[in-house]
Amino acid sequence: MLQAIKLRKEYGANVALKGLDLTVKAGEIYCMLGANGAGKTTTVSCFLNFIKPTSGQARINGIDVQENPLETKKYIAYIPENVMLYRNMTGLENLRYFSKLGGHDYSEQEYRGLLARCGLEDVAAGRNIGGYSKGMRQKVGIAIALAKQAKAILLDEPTSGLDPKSSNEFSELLLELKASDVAILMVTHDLFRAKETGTRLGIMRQGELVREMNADQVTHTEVEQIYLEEMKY
Ligand SMILES: Nc1ncnc2c1ncn2[C@@H]1O[C@H](COP(=O)(O)OP(=O)(O)OP(=O)(O)O)[C@@H](O)[C@H]1O
Repeated sequence: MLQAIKLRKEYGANVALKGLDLTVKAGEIYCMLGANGAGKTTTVSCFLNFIKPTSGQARINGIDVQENPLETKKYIAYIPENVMLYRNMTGLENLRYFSKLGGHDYSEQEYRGLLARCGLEDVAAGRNIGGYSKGMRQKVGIAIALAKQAKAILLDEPTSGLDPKSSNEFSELLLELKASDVAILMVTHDLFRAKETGTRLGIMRQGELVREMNADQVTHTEVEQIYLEEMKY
């Protein structure tokens, strides 16, 4: 479970987060929407311990990230817009390397199985990352999260720049993770995908969560209308 409690981040006079309260339960895909500069990446960065909040807490599985950064790192996986992998290593080698780094090791067959589960063709798994498309790198990123047996996954605009088919495949993968009781927080500008894949949607504006809704209780058109309505202020 991911939990932000009165999370606040100030950059001098600029307040990026104004006391955010947010909960993402296991088996939930929470899609965080909002204009540029609304505080979405700041939120994710607090959970990852990339930045220190001015006040408040970011908790993973009930544990404070600031107080126990090493412990909380064990439970989370992070998928940024561009998954960083070693270009001169194959997909399989990257997966093995990052899994071991996270304290897990598997047989070659199991690694191949994980990549296949994430939709990466076996022949591609043996090729260097340097020749991979963005979508293929995202698949390896998810495989790394699976191998780590992450309890929570943070994603920052993971589908930006993916073609519609790859984006759809990526959403299918997230739904699979959701089914295995992972708590997922995804920052996205893609309202359509958010409604398709998310269980809950939250709209951020100027450091505040101004609206939350259950994805199954709104239509695509309503999501867009509500979003645009909130952006007027
Ligand atoms: N290192 C920094 N120093 C100063 N201000 C910062 C820093 N990082 C972020 N900010 C400010 O904090 C606010 C929130 O930024 P953040 O990156 O969280 O927004 P975002 O919602 O993720 O936007 P985007 O959709 O563009 O990624 C912005 O006003 C931004 O300028």
